[in-house]
Amino acid sequence: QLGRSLLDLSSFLPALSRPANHSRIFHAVMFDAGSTGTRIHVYTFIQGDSEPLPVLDNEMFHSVKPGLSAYADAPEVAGHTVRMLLKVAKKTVPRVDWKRTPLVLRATAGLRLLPAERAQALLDQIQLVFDESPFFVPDDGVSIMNGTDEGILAWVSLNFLTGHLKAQSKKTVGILDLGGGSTQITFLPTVRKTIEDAPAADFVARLDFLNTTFELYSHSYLGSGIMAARLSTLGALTTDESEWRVFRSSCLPGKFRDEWSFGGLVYRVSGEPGGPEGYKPCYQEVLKAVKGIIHQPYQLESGGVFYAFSYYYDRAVDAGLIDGLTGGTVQVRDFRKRAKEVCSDMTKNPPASPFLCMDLTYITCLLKDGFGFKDSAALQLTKKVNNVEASWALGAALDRFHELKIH
Ligand SMILES: Nc1ccn([C@@H]2O[C@H](COP(=O)(O)OP(=O)(O)O)[C@@H](O)[C@H]2O)c(=O)n1
Repeated sequence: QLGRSLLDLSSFLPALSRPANHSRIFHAVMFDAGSTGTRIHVYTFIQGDSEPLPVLDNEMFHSVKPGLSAYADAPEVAGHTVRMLLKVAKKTVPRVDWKRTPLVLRATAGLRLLPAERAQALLDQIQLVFDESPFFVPDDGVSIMNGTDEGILAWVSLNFLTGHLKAQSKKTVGILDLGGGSTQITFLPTVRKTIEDAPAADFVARLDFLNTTFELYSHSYLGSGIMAARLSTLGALTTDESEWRVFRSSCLPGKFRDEWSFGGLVYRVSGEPGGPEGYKPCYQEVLKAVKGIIHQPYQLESGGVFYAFSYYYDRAVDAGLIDGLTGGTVQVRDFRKRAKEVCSDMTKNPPASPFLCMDLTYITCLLKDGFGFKDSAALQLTKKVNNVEASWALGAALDRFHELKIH
């Protein structure tokens, strides 16, 4: 399988991009249409003759906010967003290579949460923009990715970037991805019971890659991303009263009152004036978004560490737990301690964002009561590895050339 796809690839690439040593340069353009933003990744790979995996030479990355679902009522604007981002691809990929450079867009939780016909209208618009571009658009170029693939491909990305996919590497790393709409956990269990104990559907996936089959524990929880969790905490996830109601929470500063939007809807939110405020009542509120929803793996062990990115990273930066440029290791208890501090006197000591108490409490609750991490569990908070974004997008690009089989 692998041999064939490499062969296909080499016959696909003209002599022009073959330097003297016969390594081949190729590009892939991957769009990540997330619930809170749209991002373009332009990868440049170098494929050596004797190595099964290419080397990632460079990534160009650009992102815009909000996500495409904010344009559900105006799909042409979504198309325009993508057209603007495509300029990055045109600047990065040499003109002679445009025609054979694949252009792919995968949408995640934002579009999964929209009614199917509204999501399709957005995808149709993007398909039009892709079709008029000078790049190579594969048949399945524009689609909503399923949650399992999202988790697995992020696992492939992080293990590729950290050098754990090489044949001699016995260890792998687990991943924790916290998006706006969904959250993913994926790791290679070392104990058989973790696979046996997992719920029957959608928690175990097999990945065939480089002559190895990895049996992974992996799940994507739709509606458990940080923004969707804000909605459940506020009691605003399943209501049609969102137009006029004010949603209150003890996780927000007592006197705070504002409008907040997610997925194209606007919500009026406020603290509990004169009511309970702080970590304890807040924890009880966010627990509603976790209890009975998140499955605890039998053993949270991947033989290595867990890499945590996306909103885990952003909120750790906001909380002052890590440096925004370098990231670092944080224990679950650090999130809890900071959540307590931020929530304790929001009125006297207002946090930079009114949602910081809620978000940090949710992250603590998700890690502890949700996945069952110990207080002492250490997470490797990462935004980039060797200057490349920690995201499923790289795994999705590798998938195009190596036909990773996920089943
Ligand atoms: N390449 C990327 C993609 C997302 N992110 C972060 O991931 C979070 C949002 O995830 P998302 O909007 O894709 O959410 P979902 O639609 O996947 O639930 C934000 O914190 C982004 O800044 C990132 O840092 N780098």
